[in-house]
Amino acid sequence: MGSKWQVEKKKDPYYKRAKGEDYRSRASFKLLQLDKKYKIIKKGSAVLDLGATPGGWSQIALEKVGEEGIVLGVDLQKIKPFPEKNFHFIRGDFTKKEVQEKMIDIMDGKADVIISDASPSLSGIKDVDHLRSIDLANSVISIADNILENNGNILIKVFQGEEFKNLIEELRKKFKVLKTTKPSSSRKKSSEMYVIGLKYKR
Ligand SMILES: C[S@@+](CC[C@H](N)C(=O)[O-])C[C@H]1O[C@@H](n2cnc3c(N)ncnc32)[C@H](O)[C@@H]1O
Repeated sequence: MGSKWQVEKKKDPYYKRAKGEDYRSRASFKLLQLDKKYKIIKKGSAVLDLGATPGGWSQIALEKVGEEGIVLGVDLQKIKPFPEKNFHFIRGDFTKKEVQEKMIDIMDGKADVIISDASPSLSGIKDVDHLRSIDLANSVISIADNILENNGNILIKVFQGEEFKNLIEELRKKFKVLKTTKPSSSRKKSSEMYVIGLKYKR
């Protein structure tokens, strides 16, 4: 008999589908659902995937951008290599300046899309985890301010809490269109929300 989490995981339809359809994680379906609705990633785009491991979002991004685009994944943990030559990976902390410099170098200073499914290390205390998630989101925004192209798009996962509203207000000033949503593939009991900014105003 496995743990409660393992039992739940086996019953989860998205976990089963991810295995059956050869996706690296059930998170792939979240990006598929969000991209279908908001058209975040276009063919030929340069995509920066922050918090990329095990690679479910990068896998979808690679499908969307095709051979003319590039995808750069960044994560603290290593990732199983992709066969695609237009996939790059940095193992490191994207909040750190030296990692950001490497990102700029690989992306030639510009990204059309930034996606971040980064989760902080969880303390189990809701408010603390929320604030850690907000800190990560603020780092993503400052990276966007450096390299996101005019009219570029952003997708950030954030754990809800007191500071969520301020984050949204900040983003609303920077993007022509701002949406918050929770795709059906996101577990109901999770406090995660997805923030989509379309058409960055550089
Ligand atoms: C939920 S997982 C991402 C799943 C991924 N989107 C997928 O589809 O496979 C969150 C990831 O964020 C990474 N992460 C959290 N903080 C980070 C940081 N400061 N720099 C780089 N990666 C970070 C974690 O190591 C973890 O692998």
